[in-house]
Amino acid sequence: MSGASAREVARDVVLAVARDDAYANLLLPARIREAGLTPADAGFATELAYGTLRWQGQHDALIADAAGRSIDAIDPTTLATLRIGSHQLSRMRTPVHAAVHETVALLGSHRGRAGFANAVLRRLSEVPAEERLARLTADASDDDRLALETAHPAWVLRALRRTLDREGAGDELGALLAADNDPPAVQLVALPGIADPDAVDGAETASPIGRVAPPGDPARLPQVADGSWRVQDAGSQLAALALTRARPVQAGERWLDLCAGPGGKAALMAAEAAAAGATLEANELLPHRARLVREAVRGIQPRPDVVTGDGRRYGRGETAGAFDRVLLDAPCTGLGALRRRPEARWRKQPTDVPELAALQVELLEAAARAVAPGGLVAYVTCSPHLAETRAVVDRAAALGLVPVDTRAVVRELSPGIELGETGDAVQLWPHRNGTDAMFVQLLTTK
Ligand SMILES: C[S@@+](CC[C@H](N)C(=O)[O-])C[C@H]1O[C@@H](n2cnc3c(N)ncnc32)[C@H](O)[C@@H]1O
Repeated sequence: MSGASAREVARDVVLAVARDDAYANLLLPARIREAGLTPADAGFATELAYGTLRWQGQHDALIADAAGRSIDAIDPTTLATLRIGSHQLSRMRTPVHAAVHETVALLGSHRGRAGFANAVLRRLSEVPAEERLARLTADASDDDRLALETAHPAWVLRALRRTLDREGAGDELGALLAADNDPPAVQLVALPGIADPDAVDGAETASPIGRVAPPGDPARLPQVADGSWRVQDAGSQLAALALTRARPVQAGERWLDLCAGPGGKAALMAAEAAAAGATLEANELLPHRARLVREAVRGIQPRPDVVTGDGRRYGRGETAGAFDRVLLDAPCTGLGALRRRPEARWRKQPTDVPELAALQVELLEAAARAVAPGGLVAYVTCSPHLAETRAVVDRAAALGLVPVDTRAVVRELSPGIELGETGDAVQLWPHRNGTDAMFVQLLTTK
């Protein structure tokens, strides 16, 4: 294994995420291809980059302690190099010599930086990370200690705890935080009416039309290559199916996906609509994401209308009361998909929450105006934050919407699924259901 180039790819990705706000899941595959890494090196680079990003908060605390200075005082390239070094030392069991020497070598002949990085990594290698962390958190609150130990920002940890507490499951917090740090198996969906859920050999998931992908690149499966199967979390599948299968479909129904990009649920809804004689309109604010929706639904007949624009315009004029089923898969913090998006937990800020919650309420107002009398709205987020879930749904009554027993609908779809005490709503969890932490509330008109 030419570990040096794999390390360089991982370091460059960690650096680009911090410096340029890059997305690791987009950048890493491109960098691996450019560098021509072997499959083994690509695996090492992936584990190193994603792992470092996921545990970044903990690495930063360790590095600051060993360096005797704030991480803000370390230049970005050296810091990214130290982060991947710390990850190899504390979480990958890489031999110390390789973890220090090969990592420091990435800083080239810049003597000041390389000497500093060498000293910090040597110091890190001399004291086990747990010992250093125990010292660092000796006087910390329980939340701050757990946050550092599990590499979650404390505000995220508190938000997750509040939601679990609300369903009387506060004792599951540790399992949830551990699940967030466990890279998930890829899950697939067989598009209804197009693919056979038994055609792929994989374990069952929480979704009746899902399977766990066999090991390896899912894009190599013929069913994925021909578009009849898609990569999709089982929680997302259940959220879309809850809307499309909550009650029998009348031929000619009109469906709306208000926030459709990049189109995972739109493709599933389009297949469901085609099988039942309904039509789908998929809307997305951002033109480049609307293009992804068009690609996602290509090949599904009849082809859904994909339109670009602000979802808040719906429900006035000719779209007032025009749709029998409306999916509002709202823009959110994504705190329910942390296991999938390594850097996301460090990028989100508590100040994002009220801004998103206000937008979610406005989109729910549009959904309430656009749904036909007696029709269904599904309010969905891939965040379990109460401000983005219960607090938004609490506004539904004032908009003329009442809750539908969504737990009963999901139990019908997924017999035996474990659901918490969440009233009419469904809150899925990675540690419990093997899905992202999706929230789903079906609503109908009063
Ligand atoms: C959670 S994602 C939807 C995921 C999608 N349903 C899927 O399964 O692939 C939310 C989407 O809403 C879009 N969005 C944000 N603000 C919007 C608005 N005002 N109107 C419509 N879409 C919006 C975002 O660009 C993003 O693509």
